[in-house]
Amino acid sequence: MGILGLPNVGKSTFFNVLTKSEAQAENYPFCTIDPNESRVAISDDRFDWLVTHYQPLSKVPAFLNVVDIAGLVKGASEGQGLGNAFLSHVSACEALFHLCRVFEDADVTHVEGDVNPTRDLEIINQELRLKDLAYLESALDKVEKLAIRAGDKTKKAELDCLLKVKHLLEEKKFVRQHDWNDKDIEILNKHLFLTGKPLVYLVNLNEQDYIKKKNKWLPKIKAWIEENDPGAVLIPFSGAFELKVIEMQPEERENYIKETGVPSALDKIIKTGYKALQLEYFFTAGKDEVKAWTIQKGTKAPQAAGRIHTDFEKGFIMAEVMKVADLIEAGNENAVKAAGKYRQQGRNYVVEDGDVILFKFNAGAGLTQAKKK
Ligand SMILES: Nc1ncnc2c1ncn2[C@@H]1O[C@H](COP(=O)(O)OP(=O)(O)OP(=O)(O)O)[C@@H](O)[C@H]1O
Ligand SMILES: [Mg+2]
Repeated sequence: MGILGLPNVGKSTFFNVLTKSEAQAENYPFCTIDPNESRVAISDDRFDWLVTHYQPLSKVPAFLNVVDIAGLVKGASEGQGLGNAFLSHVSACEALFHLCRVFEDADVTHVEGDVNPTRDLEIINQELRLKDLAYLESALDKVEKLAIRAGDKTKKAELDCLLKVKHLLEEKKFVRQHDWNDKDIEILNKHLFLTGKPLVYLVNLNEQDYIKKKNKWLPKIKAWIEENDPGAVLIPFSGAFELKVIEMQPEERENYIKETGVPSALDKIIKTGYKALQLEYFFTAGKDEVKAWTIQKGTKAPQAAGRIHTDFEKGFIMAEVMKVADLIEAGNENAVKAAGKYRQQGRNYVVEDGDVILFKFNAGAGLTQAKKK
């Protein structure tokens, strides 16, 4: 997920607290991919339970990759600021955190002169929309040539779909707002519309307002989202609060959180981002390793097995599945089996979030194929 917003709204602060919280929580390898990209572990009580239960040699949770992007300014779609380079960074992300600034601080310059988050939301969204419209113009031109002039009938559906996109954007809507059918989605996936990406709004408050959960802008931002991006998720947080607690010793942090009665928002933000991407995970668990494997929602058992190894998918026989909740409730695998809740599933089984899976596969299939080659 990329972090999107105007300059000086707190994007890097947010990125840095995520990275620091990560570095503190667990020493997982490869967390910092480069100075602007981090892998953030997704905290999960069920994963922690598995680790305590199996005492594995290695433990690998699910991760969300987060990218800090330079601030976008008005006119970026026409090359202002970092302009097109910036927008290509946005384009490379699968989903976005759109961060807007509510905190006041005369020492932190606001590019637009004053704090006004709904105006800022408009600016950023307008740039994304303009960029999509510019892209659309050239895409439409190509498809139109093929569909109409060259008479390529297979391009008709694509042309119709792109015309629908044009209509949406001209109505000041976003590509993600339309209820697309599967065929359209397949077409849209070939194009990289910025306003088609899942997006979560983050509102950066000063510390006091975050603790009190009150600020005059909050209802206005909510109303803006309801009107312009209905159904989108908004999460208030405070870069200053997060920065303060991350620098405390664990005991001091616990006391401070108890005292203010407000927890860090990072956990919720990360989980919401993961969900926005339509991702979920299943577990493999044993003495060697407890690991969370990220899959797209709706993935079937053989393809889930393929996440572990291509041979698992090629030689897939079946999946032995128990629900992690059942395992936690029963206490151990044998008790789950005794309760009749350890199930054998075939290739049409759709894996669910929190499944603990043991794949059975035919190693020979992979080997014979390799030999034939
Ligand atoms: N909630 C907050 N309350 C007060 N100050 C904050 C808050 N969040 C961030 N700041 C301060 O705002 C300044 C700008 O933050 P930051 O560098 O994270 O912005 P940015 O969005 O990454 O900017 P750029 O687009 O230029 O990279 C920093 O001095 C930071 O400490
Ligand atoms: Mg920055």
